[in-house]
Amino acid sequence: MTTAPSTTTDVTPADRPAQPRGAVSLRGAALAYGRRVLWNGLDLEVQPGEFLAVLGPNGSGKTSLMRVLLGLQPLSGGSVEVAGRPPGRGNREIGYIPQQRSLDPTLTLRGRDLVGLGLDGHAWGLGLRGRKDRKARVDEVLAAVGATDYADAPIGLLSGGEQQRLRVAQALVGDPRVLLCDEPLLSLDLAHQRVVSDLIDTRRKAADTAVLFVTHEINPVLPLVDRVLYLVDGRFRIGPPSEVMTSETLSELYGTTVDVVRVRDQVLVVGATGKLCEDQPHHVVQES
Ligand SMILES: Nc1ncnc2c1ncn2[C@@H]1O[C@H](COP(=O)(O)OP(=O)(O)OP(=O)(O)O)[C@@H](O)[C@H]1O
Repeated sequence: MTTAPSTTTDVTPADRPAQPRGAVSLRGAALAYGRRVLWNGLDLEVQPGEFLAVLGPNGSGKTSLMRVLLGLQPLSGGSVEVAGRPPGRGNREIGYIPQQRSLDPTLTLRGRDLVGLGLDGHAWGLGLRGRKDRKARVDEVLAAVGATDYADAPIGLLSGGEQQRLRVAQALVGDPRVLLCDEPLLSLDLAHQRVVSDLIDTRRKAADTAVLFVTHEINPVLPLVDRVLYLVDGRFRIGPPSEVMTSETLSELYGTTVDVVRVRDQVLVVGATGKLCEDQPHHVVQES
């Protein structure tokens, strides 16, 4: 059977039906600091319920991408939308989970207060009804992350894993359509890494929340990852782990020989360079 050659029709941009946009949409996005271009020509649609791992060595621009999506950093070119709107403080569709960092042990703020901060800006009203609804929502999300028992304790006295559950709760309490996670498993032991990644995965499946997850270690979340965005020195690749986490693709991205070895269900990345993403931890988003 022969196939008729495809024909192009003259359609002006105004006539073209609007393309459905993902939970996160970057079109021709570029970010440069002065003359240093971190990335350029980035087209990315993250779909509702999709889990995208963002990988790359130190300085490749992963945290800067989070800052763009949080509305803390403008693009140098192209466009960005999160849940169909420009990113920014007014965009309530975004939940953000930062790295685990030890909190000051003298901090007297309670876990439930920390979680409640995630509702700031939401329209709960000031009356009794608003306060009741607000408390009910905080209780609901504290229960969902298994933090009810220590919700009234000062957070400075909680373990790192308990504090991180509360940060997850804070990110989820506003019912976000997009969850931005910047190394949320760093400095957690294996058991707590599992707890936190399971909480994120449960949320994504229950509410179709898109997850963008910055990490230098893909293995703890590998079973959850739909696609990888791998950034290296201004180059990037986007695709499923089976396509991106290969010796060929990573050697091309790093510009040197990199071997990717699969052992059981783990991906091991080995290279002559000491600059591999997997070698080094990263730093955190600074709120401006
Ligand atoms: N506001 C800024 N002005 C100028 N340069 C910046 C600014 N913010 C970040 N940079 C630089 O941009 C580069 C990318 O930084 P970014 O923090 O996004 O990288 P990263 O991939 O998250 O790195 P890491 O893994 O170390 O956290 C770095 O070289 C950093 O010094």
